Amino acid sequence: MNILDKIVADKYKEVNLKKSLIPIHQLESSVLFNRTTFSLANALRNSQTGIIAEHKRRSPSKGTINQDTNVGQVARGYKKAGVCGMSVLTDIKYFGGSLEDLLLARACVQMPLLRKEFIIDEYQILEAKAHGADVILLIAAVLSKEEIKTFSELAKSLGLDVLLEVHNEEELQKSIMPSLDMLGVNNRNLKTFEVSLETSKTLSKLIPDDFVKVSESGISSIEAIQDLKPYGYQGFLIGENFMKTDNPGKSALEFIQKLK
Ligand SMILES: O=C(O)c1ccccc1NCC(=O)[C@H](O)[C@H](O)COP(=O)(O)O
Repeated sequence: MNILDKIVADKYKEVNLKKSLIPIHQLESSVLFNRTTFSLANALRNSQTGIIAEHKRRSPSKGTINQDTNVGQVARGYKKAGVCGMSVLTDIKYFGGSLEDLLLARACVQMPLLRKEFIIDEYQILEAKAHGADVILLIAAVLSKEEIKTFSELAKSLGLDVLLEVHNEEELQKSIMPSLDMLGVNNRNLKTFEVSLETSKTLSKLIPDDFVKVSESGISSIEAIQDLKPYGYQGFLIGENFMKTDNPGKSALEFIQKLK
């Protein structure tokens, strides 16, 4: 069983419990459910830098990264730095995140917010909208083609952007469909935790131009971004590199200034 299998097994239990505690009509009647959303895909298309900055307290590969964060401060810092959007991890057990983090970020900034979660049920998409997300992540490794279609179509009907994440060619081939906005290539091998930007480079030519290409994980230098741009990447998801510092917003600002 790899780490993704473990996370997903726990996620089924968590979602079933939540469904029994908070009914769908409650999510749908929340104030945040009925609002206009921000498009991350459009922000990336119109950006020269393409940074999506993540709020990440800990991870299976790195352990604790930054346990003392104030998500509101981080969100404001990222916004001030000029990022295109913010990714907020909402998984508690493996990443130390929560839906409250998403709510707090939403209360503090007007910019695209990605709910970074292991989505295995439509319920989590409604939950994302009700807690302030503008974008959802779908991970091809844990979903069938039919699930990707149903989930992405539901998200689009709610005005949410969809970022579909792949790790290899097989996942990519089964996933390409019009209800996606962005295709993300994760550079982290979830069996070994090794990170290689070669994954993004290799898969880039298989991604049709209709989708915004996003490179995810293990990006920590300006050179990495300059290296990836010629392959058509317009989005760069960065977590640890900013979150390991005392001031993630300042760190993102310095990074973006160097990119310009
Ligand atoms: O980060 C992990 O260890 C991890 C393990 C298992 C599943 C997902 C994982 N990370 C989620 C992400 O996609 C990253 O947080 C994101 O791409 C940012 O990566 P990084 O810049 O390397 O922190």
